[in-house]
Amino acid sequence: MGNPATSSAVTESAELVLPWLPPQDLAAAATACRALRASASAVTARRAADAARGLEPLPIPFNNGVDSKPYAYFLYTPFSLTARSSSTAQPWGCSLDRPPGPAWPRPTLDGFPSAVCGCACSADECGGPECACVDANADAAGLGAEGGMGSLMECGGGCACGPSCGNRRTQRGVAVQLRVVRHLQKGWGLHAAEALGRGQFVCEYAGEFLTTEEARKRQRLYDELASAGKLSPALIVIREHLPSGKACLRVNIDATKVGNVARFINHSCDGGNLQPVLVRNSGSLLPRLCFFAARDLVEGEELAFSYGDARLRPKGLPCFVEA
Ligand SMILES: C[S@@+](CC[C@H](N)C(=O)[O-])C[C@H]1O[C@@H](n2cnc3c(N)ncnc32)[C@H](O)[C@@H]1O
Repeated sequence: MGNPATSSAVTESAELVLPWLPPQDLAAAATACRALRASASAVTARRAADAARGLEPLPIPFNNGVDSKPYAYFLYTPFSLTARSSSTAQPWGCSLDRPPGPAWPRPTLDGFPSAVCGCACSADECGGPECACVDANADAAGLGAEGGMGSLMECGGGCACGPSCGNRRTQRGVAVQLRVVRHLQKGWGLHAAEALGRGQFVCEYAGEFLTTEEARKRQRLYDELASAGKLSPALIVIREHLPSGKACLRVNIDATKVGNVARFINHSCDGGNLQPVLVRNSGSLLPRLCFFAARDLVEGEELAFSYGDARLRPKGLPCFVEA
């Protein structure tokens, strides 16, 4: 394509279209002409620079010193959605400036207006003795019992306080520096890109909320694809137990196709360095799974937790613990 005017028209259109394409189609488009090849490689570079595609407060880059994969492809959501409300396409790698972080307020998923339920504190009063949204059972770090799943209560959509409230520390997106690093045997993994203090909030496990029937159906398919090495499934099942030990609530979150950076957290056989915590917003029925630093972490450390009986790693696959 010799004509500079034609070439610039192709580049302009490419800027609009290419960010919508999945990797295979992007690669195919790149073979069409030189202008498209240049635009496609710019899209690839921008994708590799931010797994969160501008939807978190800080970019989360991919880092691959192992093979030629520049990034992992999935649709990004900073918070969980019902499967019905999640989209099937999303642009990624546009040349426009990043939009601001997650939208406020976050959607309520329970189907009921939560305006009747919540505290009446102003933002700087929340968390005090008068606040109805304080979890009296959380320990000093707010993480609950060591070793198991912690629990925490935060202000919700019906509370009078706003986004800056101190009792919403898991609701402002991923505010610590992270990167997604390629490993030889485990695929991608999530790493701290700065030192983190014990108890610091890292990220929520966001994805599609599924019914148990849909989760079982997808799990069967994922197990098959994973056994053939064609997929890294990220469907997690959380069971909230009564003190009697009987399961009382099952929450299925699938981050395989629509999710956030937590989908890159690998399994650790020794418990890992992340503390999983079930966070419930005032007035909200469904808990959210959030991860906090279980101890002080150094820059570069891989973040991991024990999948336990969560069916994230299909049976029969080996567990690697390389750094
Ligand atoms: C939630 S994903 C984690 C991110 C994944 N490594 C990737 O590349 O997208 C879970 C999958 O990662 C792999 N995985 C996680 N922890 C592992 C480990 N310790 N050893 C081997 N594979 C692991 C398994 O394929 C598992 O199904």
